[in-house]
Amino acid sequence: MKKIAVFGSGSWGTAISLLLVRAGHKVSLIGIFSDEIELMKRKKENIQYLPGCFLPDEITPTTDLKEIDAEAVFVSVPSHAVRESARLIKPYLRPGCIMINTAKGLEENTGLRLSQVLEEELPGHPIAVLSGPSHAEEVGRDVVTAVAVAAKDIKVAEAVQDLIMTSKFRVYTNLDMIGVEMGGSLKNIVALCTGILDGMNPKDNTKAALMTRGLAEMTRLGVAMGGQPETFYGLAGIGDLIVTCTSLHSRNLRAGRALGAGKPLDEVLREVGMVVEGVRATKVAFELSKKYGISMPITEQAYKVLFEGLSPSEALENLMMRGKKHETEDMGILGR
Ligand SMILES: NC(=O)c1ccc[n+]([C@@H]2O[C@H](COP(=O)([O-])OP(=O)(O)OC[C@H]3O[C@@H](n4cnc5c(N)ncnc54)[C@H](O)[C@@H]3O)[C@@H](O)[C@H]2O)c1
Ligand SMILES: O=P(O)(O)OC[C@H](O)CO
Repeated sequence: MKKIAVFGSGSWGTAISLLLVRAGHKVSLIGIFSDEIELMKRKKENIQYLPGCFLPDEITPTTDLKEIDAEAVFVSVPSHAVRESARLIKPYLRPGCIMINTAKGLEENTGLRLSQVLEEELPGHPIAVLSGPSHAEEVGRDVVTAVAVAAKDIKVAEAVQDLIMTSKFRVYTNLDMIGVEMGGSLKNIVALCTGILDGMNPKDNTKAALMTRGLAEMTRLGVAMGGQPETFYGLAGIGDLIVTCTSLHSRNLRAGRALGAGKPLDEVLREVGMVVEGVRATKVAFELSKKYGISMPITEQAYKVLFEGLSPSEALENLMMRGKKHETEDMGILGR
């Protein structure tokens, strides 16, 4: 039994803690909001973010930052809070402990992947990223799930695999951190757009086209940034794209549906009440597409809908009226 810390006490941090206990460990689940933590301690459940999952004694919800002193630390805060979280926990970290980012997003303004943010803030710590089709609501109930863990050093990825893999939670190692992180971040944009389509007037053909062409532009940008095309056809790419574009648990899909039904963005985000990473990801990916000179028509139209007041039906028309294309042109897998 190892002592592991999970920083971030929302739905994913809570599900990761449950997983770690099933894998035989003792967990400090650390949050910064005392009301959230007190409620969790009292109810033995995270009623706010992951209702229906009993928290066993091996999980200690706490606001005490000293509890970050552990063999490994999972970071499960929203992407916009990763840098400030790293700064907050840095003084309490055990020297050389593995840091595992589980948030799916990119840093606004810098366009950095979150592992790069952790590397900048926490030099000397091995960094890994965990991503793939894994809704907290299902992981919390021990539903069979498979994910990828990537690190620059295979030994680090294998150490995380050893730490968290169970008979219900299968972990594949990967050395392509860029591909795994870009897959996990960019699929949220496509899920948001799939939801928008649903909200307009659901049509199956249109959604299949959006998901497929969404994967094509995710791959194009990811490969331009140094990722491997194969990763986008794996769990952290198409796997996560499928679950996020189809699951009723998806916050991005739900937000998209409300946007498609005509609700304003701020009202939608308030209603969902949990982090909707696709909104920020759209902004960052749109900027990255310009920086790398990559065509990302779906992301561009999503940007215009979210931030410039374009209507979803105009956005769809814009996509359909683009110039004629060859299906595999500009695909990363051919561009190697
Ligand atoms: N929920 C899932 O199914 C799931 C699965 C895989 C990955 N993720 C990723 O995990 C990350 C967290 O998502 P979530 O679903 O747990 O979000 P959530 O909305 O359920 O919970 C967010 C948590 O972060 C806390 N928080 C907010 N700002 C903070 C800050 N500045 N410092 C510390 N804590 C802060 C909140 O209090 C809350 O406890 C996201 O990047 C998401 O994409 C989520
Ligand atoms: O609920 P979402 O849309 O934030 O997606 C959660 C996970 O990333 C699914 O793998």
